[in-house]
Amino acid sequence: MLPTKSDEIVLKTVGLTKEFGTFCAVKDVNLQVRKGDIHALIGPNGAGKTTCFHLITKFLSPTHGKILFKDQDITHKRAPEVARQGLVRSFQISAVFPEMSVQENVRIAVQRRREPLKHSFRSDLSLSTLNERCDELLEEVGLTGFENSKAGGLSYGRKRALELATTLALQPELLLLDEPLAGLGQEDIHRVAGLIRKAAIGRTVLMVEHNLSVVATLCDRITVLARGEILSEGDYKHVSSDPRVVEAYIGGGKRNASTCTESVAANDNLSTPARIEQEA
Ligand SMILES: Nc1ncnc2c1ncn2[C@@H]1O[C@H](COP(=O)(O)OP(=O)(O)OP(=O)(O)O)[C@@H](O)[C@H]1O
Repeated sequence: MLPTKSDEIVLKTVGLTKEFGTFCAVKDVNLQVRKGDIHALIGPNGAGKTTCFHLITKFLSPTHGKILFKDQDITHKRAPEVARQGLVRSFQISAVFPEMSVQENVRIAVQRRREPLKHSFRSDLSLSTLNERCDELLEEVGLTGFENSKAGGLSYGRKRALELATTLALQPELLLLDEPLAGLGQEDIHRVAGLIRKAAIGRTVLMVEHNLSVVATLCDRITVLARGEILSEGDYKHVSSDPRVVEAYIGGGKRNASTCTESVAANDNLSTPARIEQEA
């Protein structure tokens, strides 16, 4: 028998709202992310996904509303502080130093986690004590054998794997991924999706993703945003058969459930990549 999922909510937003001048990009969003789920935020162009993600990951401040992580109000905390509490956004530490080796990249991330404020320039000898943890992380993301390769010379898919390793080094409880499959070729998409599935074991993942066929197979729960508001929520079967979702994506009016599922699944990458400017 499959283990039943916990109903514990690890991340919650209450009335989350972001206005840019008179324009409301995210409006009264009440999101609940269950512990252990892979949860996707999807929606058509301009739906507010990236703004919502930037609010949760502290790259933007909300105009109204609250963000609760493990029941603690983190609305006004900064990204490094919430990262120490376990809410970690991939790529937030500028994960890949291209001139350094794969192992050096991961070692720096492990060291940051263990000793965030001191010993930034330790000798190679003492740093080598961290190698065991590095090896574990590299194995987890399938990069064993690439330890001495220059990070900048890796393929795009392997760079994503390396970025994931440096993020996992920070021991996230809630891992936040912003379009982790963007720009990848078909083969890498499946490889990186497999890595996300593996990384999600014992963790919670919240991701913004455009690739709906991967979302369909990877995610336990999906929140569909449209015009800054939650339009539909549930598993893929539920949201893809919701006529409002079909309408929002395709503008095609009412369709039956099977047509909707096919239409949505056939329209991977419906939106263009995010283009939000970060707040200072
Ligand atoms: N800094 C900003 N200033 C003004 N408007 C903004 C800003 N950032 C986003 N917006 C607007 O907010 C709305 C939501 O944008 P957002 O990028 O969050 O949507 P999205 O769902 O991620 O879209 P996409 O899939 O196209 O990336 C859009 O209309 C966008 O133009």
